Amino acid sequence: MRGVTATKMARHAVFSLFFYALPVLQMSPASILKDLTLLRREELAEKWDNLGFSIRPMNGHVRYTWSDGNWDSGVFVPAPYQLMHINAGALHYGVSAFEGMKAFACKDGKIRLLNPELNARRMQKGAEALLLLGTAMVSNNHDRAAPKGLGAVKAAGNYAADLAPVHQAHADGYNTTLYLDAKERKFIEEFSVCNFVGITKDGRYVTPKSDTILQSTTNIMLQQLAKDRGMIVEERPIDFEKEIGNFKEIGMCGTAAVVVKVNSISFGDKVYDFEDFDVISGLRSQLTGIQCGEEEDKHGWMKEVCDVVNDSIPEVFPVQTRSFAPDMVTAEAKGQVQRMGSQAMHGLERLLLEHVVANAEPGNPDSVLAAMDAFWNKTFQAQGAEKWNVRGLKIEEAVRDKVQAKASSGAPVRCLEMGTYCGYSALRIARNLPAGGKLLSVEKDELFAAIATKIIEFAGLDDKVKIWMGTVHSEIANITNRLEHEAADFVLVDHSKERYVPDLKLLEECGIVSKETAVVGDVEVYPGDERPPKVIEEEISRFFSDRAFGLATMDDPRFLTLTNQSNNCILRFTVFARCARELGEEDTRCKYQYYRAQTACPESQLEDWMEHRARGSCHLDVLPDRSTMHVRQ
Ligand SMILES: C[S@@+](CC[C@H](N)C(=O)[O-])C[C@H]1O[C@@H](n2cnc3c(N)ncnc32)[C@H](O)[C@@H]1O
Repeated sequence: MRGVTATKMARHAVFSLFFYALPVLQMSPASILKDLTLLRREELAEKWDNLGFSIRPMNGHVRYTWSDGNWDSGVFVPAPYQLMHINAGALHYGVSAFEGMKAFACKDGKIRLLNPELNARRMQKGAEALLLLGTAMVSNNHDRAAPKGLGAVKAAGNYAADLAPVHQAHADGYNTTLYLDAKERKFIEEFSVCNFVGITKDGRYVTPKSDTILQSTTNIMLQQLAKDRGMIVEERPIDFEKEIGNFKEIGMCGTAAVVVKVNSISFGDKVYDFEDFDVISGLRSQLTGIQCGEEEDKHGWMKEVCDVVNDSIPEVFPVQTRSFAPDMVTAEAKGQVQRMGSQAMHGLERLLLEHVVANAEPGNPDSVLAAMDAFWNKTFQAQGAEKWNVRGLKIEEAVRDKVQAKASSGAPVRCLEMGTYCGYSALRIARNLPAGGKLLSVEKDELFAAIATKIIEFAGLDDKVKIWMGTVHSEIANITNRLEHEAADFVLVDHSKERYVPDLKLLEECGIVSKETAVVGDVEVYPGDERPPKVIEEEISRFFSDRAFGLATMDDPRFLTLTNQSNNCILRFTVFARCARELGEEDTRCKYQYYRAQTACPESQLEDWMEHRARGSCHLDVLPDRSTMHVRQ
């Protein structure tokens, strides 16, 4: 069942419950009522008198699932959408049925359904006619399409009309049905869902002409090939009884099967046999030869789209990525990287490196930054691109001020960054540094550090930038050495918020941060910070309140912030839930999505959702696609 809409008549509200597909067949009215009570009745009651006839958005629908020969007891899905496979029979062949049922809000405060058994029975009958159950109730008295109807349209309903007859034919030992015209029951229409093609004993290609059959594109091409061979092609009404005996070959043709031999056609007690298939088979071979590029395509039917994808390359990462970042592989092999952190790399950052290598000009930092921007832009569907450019400009402005201030002294400009990630801000800093300028960037994630190193190398800035794997504490000796025991001119604080103050204090103690140092960072608190965000924010502002240097603020949309955290949490968990449904929770890609959710969601929330998943009552995987599109990778 899907979709619950409400309409109202006079004082009595009327719900139309639309049941698509089968569930009502085995659904008791009691269960329908039970589910209705989930629709926040008290809210509805308020609006009851104002309901009109139009379709109204509701807070969800009830979904029943058929498995192992039974319907389950149904679950309430808090979304008006249902995820449907692209190959759903309901879309292609119109294999769906629906019911409309009335519900009344009565004066005694109860909601009642009007004779739901009648709806259930009608639904059952409809379903049997469509053979949705796989049990056959078949009649030979079916017309495929009405004269002046939709028979010539590739409408899903035309396929549905054929379901019961073709099942009857199968039950009676035939492969398919042949329809005669609905008006006179005299002229050949078509086979089940295929065009009729016949070769007469005198070698003519004959196929029915009628307003009620869908012209098969395969038939059109076979006709052309027959004409090319000098055959007479006739597209005209074919009187079954008068002409069927004149055919020596019969085929049924359609896009999927091309054309298939028909051995015999039974009509009442009479059986017409067709032994030959040489001519049609020859036409078929020629057409399939053209499709595969083995036969000349004289009519230009084949249109080139693109090269065949080399499926020996893994779906997520092309093999060559390894050669660009061997350190990553080593890092992974050492097993020192957090397990999920390592898998996180399979999501975006490796792709970023690959994108840079494929699209940017080696040795050109501007081109590398442009490639990185393009990658993030595409990944985040242009959301926030402006913001992270503004952030980059602020960083560069602060660096240029320092470069200018030191220009006359000839002393090198020394920069320090905490939190390299993929090296984007490192590039923006370093491209402003004159000869002799240095940037040391500290990154605790080994794989990010490796990727950033490769990106910096690719941009040709490795003489100015050094990336150190570790934390300020672990690398403090390297930091002071690299900066020649002088204070840094510029420090970008862009790692973990909870480390801002302790690390800056240590840097102060070691003389790396002085009152001359420009400290830039953002005060947004990212999820994953152990302490409550407010406490961290207060700690940071207290720290800077009595310092000579301030903290420039930035908001980077590539990373989670408090303001967008809850949205990201739900979207990320939705992507995980979908992934788990399709590939299973253990699939690396799903684990990665779970990791992403972990970085965005409170633990208690995740536990709650996981519990629902275990009970089968979590419906985040059915949210509409558009709401999760921008977090997909
Ligand atoms: C916001 S990102 C850095 C973004 C980068 N500066 C840029 O603009 O492209 C934060 C990075 O800090 C790293 N990080 C977190 N805590 C850290 C720590 N204590 N020491 C060093 N790096 C850390 C994370 O692994 C992550 O890559």
